[in-house]
Amino acid sequence: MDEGKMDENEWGYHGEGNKSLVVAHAQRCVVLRFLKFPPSRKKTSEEIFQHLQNIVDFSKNVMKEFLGENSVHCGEVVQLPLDFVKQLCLKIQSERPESRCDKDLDTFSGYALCLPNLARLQTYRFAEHRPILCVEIKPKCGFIPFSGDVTHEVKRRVCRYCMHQQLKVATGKWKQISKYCPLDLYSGNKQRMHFALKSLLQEAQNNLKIFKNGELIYGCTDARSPVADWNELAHHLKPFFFPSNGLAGGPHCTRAVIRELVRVITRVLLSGSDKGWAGALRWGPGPRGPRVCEASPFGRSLHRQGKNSPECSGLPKGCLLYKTLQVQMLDLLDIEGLYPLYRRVERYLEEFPEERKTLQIDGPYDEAFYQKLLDLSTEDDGTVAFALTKVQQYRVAMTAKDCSIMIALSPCLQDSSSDQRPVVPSSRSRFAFSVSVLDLDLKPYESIPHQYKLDGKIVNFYSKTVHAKDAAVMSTRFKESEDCTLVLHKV
Ligand SMILES: O=P(O)(O)O[C@@H]1[C@@H](OP(=O)(O)O)[C@H](OP(=O)(O)O)[C@H](O)[C@H](OP(=O)(O)O)[C@H]1OP(=O)(O)O
Ligand SMILES: Nc1ncnc2c1ncn2[C@@H]1O[C@H](COP(=O)(O)OP(=O)(O)OP(=O)(O)O)[C@@H](O)[C@H]1O
Repeated sequence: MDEGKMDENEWGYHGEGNKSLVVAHAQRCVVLRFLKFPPSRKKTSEEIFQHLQNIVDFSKNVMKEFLGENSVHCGEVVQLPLDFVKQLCLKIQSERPESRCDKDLDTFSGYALCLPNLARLQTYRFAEHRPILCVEIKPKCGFIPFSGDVTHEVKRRVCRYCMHQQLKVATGKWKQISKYCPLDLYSGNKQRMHFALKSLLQEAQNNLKIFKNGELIYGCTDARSPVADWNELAHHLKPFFFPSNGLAGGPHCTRAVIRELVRVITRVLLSGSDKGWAGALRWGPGPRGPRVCEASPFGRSLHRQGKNSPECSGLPKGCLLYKTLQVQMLDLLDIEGLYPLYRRVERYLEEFPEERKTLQIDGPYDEAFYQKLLDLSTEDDGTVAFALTKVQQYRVAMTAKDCSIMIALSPCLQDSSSDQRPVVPSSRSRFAFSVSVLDLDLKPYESIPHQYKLDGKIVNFYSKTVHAKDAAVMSTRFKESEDCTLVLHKV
């Protein structure tokens, strides 16, 4: 990229999250990722450069090691002309969802990250003329905490995502409770994975997006987004999955197309891209949480059938979901066990503030930082070193709980035998695919107290809501039995 000759007309709005905004180049397979900040919070250019450089270093030295060479794209920090950034910011403003406009794109520093556009097949630098379908999934936390420090009993039965749903709907973030449960997606069991993916397609929230040729065709930006339309989605997808047959439209066609999509995505998610992956994290035989969440409709139906520990095929070790889950499980103690350790580090830093640098709280995220993450012991010897290791592991785990997986699919040409990329078959076609991870920004040390409070809030709200629902069911039953008594009296 020639940073000297930048033209805002060659770039278009692509998407954004809570902390960054992404624009894509119209022809080339690259994106620019800018940081966003609340209007009042100004950072210096030097701070922004360092923040971005930390993101690159963390991806390179930590996440690439954990998740594999092929799935992590570190990108590079680029310096852009301020005029270009300002014009770009004006150009894209009208396309931004209202709910994201509480933060402004950084137009002050001129720094951004330049990354491959993962909504296109990443092996190609220039846009191909082949159609490309890309599915982005934010799977969230795939396990139930197994830490002995957990005090809320409900946390041992219901996963955080499912509990959080109640709070999100009550606060108006989303309109309805999703049937998606991360434990189903991470189960490795095809039936459960199909259920999880269909649930995401029904209620995408911020966990699913679909792009066609780099354009968003499915997914919602906030609770005000229009209702998902499967017929429209099927219309977009039909040429990919049923290229040459005249499958008529209508509900039958829609179902067939969605079924194919779900099957292909499941296959890709179960494929192991890095062969012979040994895994940097060597877990002992210690306890692991339950494999089914009680709030998942799938889990509930297993429960009704008396199958409390379902037959679990498990995830293949080389696949990206498996590796992501391993990194998530670096949250060994749960926030309840971690918070006192964070307080220990805090007390130490209050006494020796100059030590913050030596402890690598704000980087550098180098090889030494990575090596310390591999210590999985949970025996607290009372030291600051132990507390710090657990704190850093927790931050990495939280990052893996919030990252997204991008699956890019491109139909294989008839003569594509020389193609080096992995291929996934569907019933009427074949796709070359790539799987990548994005949003691997290490969660800040400062967010730990927030996590602690939020955890309590989610659990209390869930317990209260479920308790209220149970009470309502009980009272209905009581009324029914009263009615019944009346009937009996009458007789
Ligand atoms: O806490 P959670 O589970 O709600 O996750 C937050 C996400 O909400 P979600 O649950 O996916 O709707 C949230 O996503 P949205 O902005 O709601 O789309 C962010 O990803 C946030 O991360 P950060 O503070 O921007 O680094 C995420 O915060 P972290 O907890 O990962 O820091
Ligand atoms: N390299 C990339 N290629 C294609 N699209 C991307 C890329 N990076 C990000 N995106 C798109 O931009 C969106 C926002 O990016 P990202 O998730 O990194 O934002 P964020 O603000 O850090 O997220 P969060 O809300 O989780 O903090 C993504 O959901 C994805 O659709």
